[in-house]
Amino acid sequence: MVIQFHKYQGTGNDFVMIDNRDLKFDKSDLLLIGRLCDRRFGVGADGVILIENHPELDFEMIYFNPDGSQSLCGNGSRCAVMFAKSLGIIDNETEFLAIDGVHSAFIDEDEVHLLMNDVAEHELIGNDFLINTGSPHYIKYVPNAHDIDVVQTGRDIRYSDRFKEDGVNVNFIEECPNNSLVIRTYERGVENETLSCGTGCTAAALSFALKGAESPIRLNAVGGELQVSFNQEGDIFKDIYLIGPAEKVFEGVIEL
Ligand SMILES: N[C@H](CCC[C@H](N)C(=O)O)C(=O)O
Repeated sequence: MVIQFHKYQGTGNDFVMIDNRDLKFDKSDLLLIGRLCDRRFGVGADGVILIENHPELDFEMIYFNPDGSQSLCGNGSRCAVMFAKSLGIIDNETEFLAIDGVHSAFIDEDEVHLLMNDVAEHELIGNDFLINTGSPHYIKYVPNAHDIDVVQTGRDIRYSDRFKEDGVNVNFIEECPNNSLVIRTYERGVENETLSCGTGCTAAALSFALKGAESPIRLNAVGGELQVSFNQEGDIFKDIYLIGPAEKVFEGVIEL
């Protein structure tokens, strides 16, 4: 089997992107998905993203974690927009379908502005937050995000009784001056730390707003900086934009 792929990254969250408008890629082959993500035996990535045709919208984006599970991927969506432009499917504006519904996005220079779905609910667990931004995120504020064992502490929460069934992404947040946060993320489905997580940055920004912060909020992830802007009415958030760079790293062919 020969698969042509493009490798993209958005603030260090990296993806194998496949133009699957011919529907030749077998979406049921989850072992193949895992193999493509393997950083020794495959291409290496935090996920696989397929671009397919859609009857009304510019395209449909299908995201897989390395374990084959699916969810909304914010950084992957931003990469999908840049990939769609490189394929000539769109120019600088788009409406596409992802697992949590229709998203619009636009490209401004080298940044993608992705409109996230509204967020109208959140849960407080002690001083921590649980917010779903298309993927479920557990948000824990810590004094120093660089002192945290993200993998071990993340796993402890992700495999706790409350979350072991469906999983949860775990974000460790450190408040910084100038309305910004440092964020580190343990990702469900990757079962490891990633260098950034778009839906996680969005959830972290909204939790900061619930603590009184104003839009826009800058997120300093290990792999780069993202911004989140929004309109807030009480505990309801609308017009939520995840903003940041997304770029092609290389393209290739894999023969399996
Ligand atoms: N691992 C996440 C999906 C990818 C999220 C992340 N890569 C992003 O940019 O939002 C989950 O299963 O909920």
